[in-house]
Amino acid sequence: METTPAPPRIRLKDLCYTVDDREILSGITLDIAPGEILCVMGLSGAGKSTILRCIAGLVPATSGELLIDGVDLVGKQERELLPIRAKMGVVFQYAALFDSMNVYANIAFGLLRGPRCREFKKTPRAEITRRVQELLKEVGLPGIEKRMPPELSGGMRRRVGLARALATEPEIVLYDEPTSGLDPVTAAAIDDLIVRTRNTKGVTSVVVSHDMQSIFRIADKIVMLYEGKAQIYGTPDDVRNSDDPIVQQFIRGEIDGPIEIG
Ligand SMILES: Nc1ncnc2c1ncn2[C@@H]1O[C@H](COP(=O)(O)OP(=O)(O)OP(=O)(O)O)[C@@H](O)[C@H]1O
Repeated sequence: METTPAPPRIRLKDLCYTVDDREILSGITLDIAPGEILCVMGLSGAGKSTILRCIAGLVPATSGELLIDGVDLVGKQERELLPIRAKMGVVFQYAALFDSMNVYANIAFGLLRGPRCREFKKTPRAEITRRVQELLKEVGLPGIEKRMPPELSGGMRRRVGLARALATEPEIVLYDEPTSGLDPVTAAAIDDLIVRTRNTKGVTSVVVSHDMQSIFRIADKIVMLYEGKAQIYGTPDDVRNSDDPIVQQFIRGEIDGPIEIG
């Protein structure tokens, strides 16, 4: 008996984003299944952060379709985007923690000021504390509630950023360069957490990354953006075995080849 594949959690169909007649994203089509990890790679300026911001509903795509669980974000008003944003957690580049707030307050912020704040406003303080403790345990940093972000290493900050993004139990987590600037061992620990959130909670992830090792370690699918277009979209093996010289030059990090660096 044939099984019907699950409908995609995220679907981009011919998605375009134009600013002043300049196509920043052009005709992007891809599907992200529930629980899948999609890595977005490409040269600097290729449109990686823009695609992530479109999916987060922070940048309005100009045309095409961008469906989250079947709901099209394109052309939606800010107010209509709120329930869709509530399904998502975002881990920003360099974690973007508030330096003047301790770790507890940074994570609780995700609950009390995030897209589902109305729900959590009624939650007793003891329950919030318990939740923050649990989240810190999940990311391997139990008991650091009172520490201030400037006291933490880069890897710890990223893990606190992930705990904050996971606080509202999002179905989708978007990561903007989660391992940039980290040593290879700490980067591998962050990768492990991304995969673990998929395995234990079924989270669907979109990861923008420059870290080739990390991409091939965690990706179920990869899209390489080149001048705003999807140069290749497929499994890690599809990318490795591609005979496209642009793809090969990029993944090997070679200077010579068809890629023109702007
Ligand atoms: N609102 C905007 N107005 C004008 N240009 C924009 C806007 N948003 C993005 N761009 C341009 O679109 C291009 C893609 O930007 P984006 O930040 O998505 O690239 P990126 O692949 O994430 O790069 P990096 O790896 O350097 O972070 C860049 O040239 C950027 O200047």
